Amino acid sequence: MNFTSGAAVSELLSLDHIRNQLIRLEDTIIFLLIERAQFAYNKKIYQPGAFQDELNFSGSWLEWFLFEIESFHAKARRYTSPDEHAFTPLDKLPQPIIKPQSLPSLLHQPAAKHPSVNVNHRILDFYIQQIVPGITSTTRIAKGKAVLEDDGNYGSAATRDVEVLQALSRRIHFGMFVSESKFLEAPHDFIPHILNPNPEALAGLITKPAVEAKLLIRLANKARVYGGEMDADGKVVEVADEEMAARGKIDLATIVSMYKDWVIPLTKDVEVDYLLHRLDDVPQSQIEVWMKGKTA
Ligand SMILES: C=C(O[C@@H]1C=C(C(=O)O)C=C[C@H]1O)C(=O)O
Repeated sequence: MNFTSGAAVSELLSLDHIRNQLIRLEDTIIFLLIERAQFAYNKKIYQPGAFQDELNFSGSWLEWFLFEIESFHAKARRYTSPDEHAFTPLDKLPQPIIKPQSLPSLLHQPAAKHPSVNVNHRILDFYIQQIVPGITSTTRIAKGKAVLEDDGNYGSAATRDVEVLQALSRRIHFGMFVSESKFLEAPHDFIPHILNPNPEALAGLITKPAVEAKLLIRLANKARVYGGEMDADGKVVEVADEEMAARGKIDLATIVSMYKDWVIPLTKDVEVDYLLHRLDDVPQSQIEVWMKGKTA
């Protein structure tokens, strides 16, 4: 997110505006998961070396897809933007073939670019270990028989995986904008726990249980509606949640637990890690101004 939208910084960094973008990303992620769920688990594409002979690449089929796609995006300067994070280590990607955009970022660059803020390796792990098996699970019994474990659609499945991973990465790293917004709203609350690093105290300041609770209810309702079926006449086909999973469109439990157990906790880790580096390269004079602004 940068100044191209022309909106004022105060609007772009308002918590409501940022939260609305997070809500919008729920739709994107649910629909992309529905697309991935149309293919079998295809476990082989996540196994490092399973295509060693064909690819001459030591990683997995999916990691090869990520490398090739992110190499193209890197040439188009995608990763010069502080809010874009690659899954492939940057030193393995080509340099941009056009100059980085000269637009000022809404984020504090030293914090946004700090390696600890990039959690893509953790996103890839939970996605492969927990999410893909969940949404393509053989417990979805379609017409009385276990669904296929491997349908050979390795290219389609990996293409969908990359789309989901990039959407999850964008959503989770949006935590940087949330933190910048919360920090600028009350810098004096955060500064003592940054100068004397206290991740637990920072986590307590950024955590909003009511927002999280509403999100999980909204997410289940969205997944139920988006994963629903209509007959040829456009009439909604009412099915129980369990039946929906069996029909193979999407598994509601997996989507809700993904946010509860992974997306929200990782977003908060990004928020805290960003805050821990929010004062990097900030002059002492500015810190004093922020602390003076403290309400009596
Ligand atoms: C994103 C925010 O920060 C935290 C993370 C949330 C999430 O990942 O959905 C929701 C509320 C907060 O606990 C926020 O305050 O909106």
